[in-house]
Amino acid sequence: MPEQVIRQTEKNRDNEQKPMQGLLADAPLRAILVSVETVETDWPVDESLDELEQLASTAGVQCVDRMVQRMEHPHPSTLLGSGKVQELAELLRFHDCDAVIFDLELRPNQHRNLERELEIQVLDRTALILIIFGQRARTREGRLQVELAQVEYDLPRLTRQWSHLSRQSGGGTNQRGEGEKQIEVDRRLLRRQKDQLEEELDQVRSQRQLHRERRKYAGAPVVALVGYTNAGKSTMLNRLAGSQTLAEDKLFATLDPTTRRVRLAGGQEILFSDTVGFVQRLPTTLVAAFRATLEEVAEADLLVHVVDASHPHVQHQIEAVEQVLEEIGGGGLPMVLALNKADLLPTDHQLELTGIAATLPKVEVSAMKGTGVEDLLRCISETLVEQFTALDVLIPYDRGELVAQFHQYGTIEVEEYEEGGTHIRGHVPQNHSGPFHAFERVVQEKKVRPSRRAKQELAEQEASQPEESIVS
Ligand SMILES: Nc1nc2c(ncn2[C@@H]2O[C@H](COP(=O)(O)OP(=O)(O)OP(=O)(O)O)[C@@H](O)[C@H]2O)c(=O)[nH]1
Ligand SMILES: [Mg+2]
Repeated sequence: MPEQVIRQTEKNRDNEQKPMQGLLADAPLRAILVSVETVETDWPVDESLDELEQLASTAGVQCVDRMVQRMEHPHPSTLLGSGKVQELAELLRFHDCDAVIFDLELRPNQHRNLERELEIQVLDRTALILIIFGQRARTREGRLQVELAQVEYDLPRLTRQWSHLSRQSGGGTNQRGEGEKQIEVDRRLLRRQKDQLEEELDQVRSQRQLHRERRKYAGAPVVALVGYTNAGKSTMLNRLAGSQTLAEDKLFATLDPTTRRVRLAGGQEILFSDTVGFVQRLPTTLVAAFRATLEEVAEADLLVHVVDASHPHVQHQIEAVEQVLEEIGGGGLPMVLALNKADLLPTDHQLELTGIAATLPKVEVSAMKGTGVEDLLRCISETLVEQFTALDVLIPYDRGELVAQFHQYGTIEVEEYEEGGTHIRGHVPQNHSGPFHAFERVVQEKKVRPSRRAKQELAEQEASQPEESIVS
């Protein structure tokens, strides 16, 4: 079995350093991009190909040509019509390419047939994104997730056409029979690998779940930065936290969630977490693979949807993000729109947004220049407070740690020192409100207010007064 199909699954491997292995591990050098335009195409083909070219260049692939076939329905077994497949084969030879990249998700049989006919590495959008993810994932969980997605992608597609039977050899009947046997062996190995990867992932995830639980009950509110890839999420996190998270003009610069603690002007602490960027038609395999990571997003207290307001298809990108959020169960979370890259917009520019985006609180901002960041933080704080529990408490002076907690996690509208302790009126996240309920002002007031029985006695007394006066 050739090296590229073997993936390492030993438990003690060093995930931080080793390069990914597998069918998708080696990005090709030169490729032609291909798309099909049908009646159902909802995204202009050229623009989608532009994005694909950007994805390819992120993966280190040079795109030397493009080909588009317009047809009513894609061909079920080869996607393109047979004449077009021949044309493509010639073009690939002419440009001396080592791959062709389709701007669609190819079905496994289409994938196999195309590889057989073209005798070259065939990739689709999913494969390309998997390659990029493989190059970029850094944490153990991130790498395991990508490897598992790669194995799942490879399994139904196993073919030895381009890797095994070289173009020159011609591939006789005997050789083909050998190839078939080899595919069976590879498939068994991949299945075993898949089981091992799933087992390892389970372990890593249960550990992370513990961390998350602990953070949830002990920590500050979590604000997740979400958005289309390259919108500026990492730059925003750097700006907000003064930290140095990797920000690059590349798609999918961030694959592993990074969290930073930020203290607002009022003393309140917030955890900001940066996440993997979304992309239109984020392959379902990947949404599944990154579900665990994305679930963190779904558990955030607030989402800041970072938008590249200067992008010509900003509305389209917003909707693609909303769709993924919906899929991972984060659709109903409170959200603020950060209209980023405002520095690139003409001064009189008015962004016309429609749908859900039009109804959300929004702030124009430039993560790069720093303008609007204060407004964004204010907007975040105000929107968070709407989710908090309102409290009016009198904290005894010997419970100073609770006053400190209120400052750390909550927002304060009134703070004054009274005889019985510190009087605070404000809001704290629900998970922090527990210890304060015992000191709620209303409870205190109830104590000095007459009890129901006392009131009743008073009323009876008053009722008897006039009678007495009559008697007297
Ligand atoms: N002009 C301008 N460029 C910005 C701004 N914010 C970010 N950028 C640039 O946009 C590019 C992408 O920024 P990142 O912060 O890496 O974007 P991201 O959303 O984290 O991207 P992924 O991690 O790939 O999903 C970088 O070249 C940034 O310098 C901004 O406010 N104005
Ligand atoms: Mg990033």
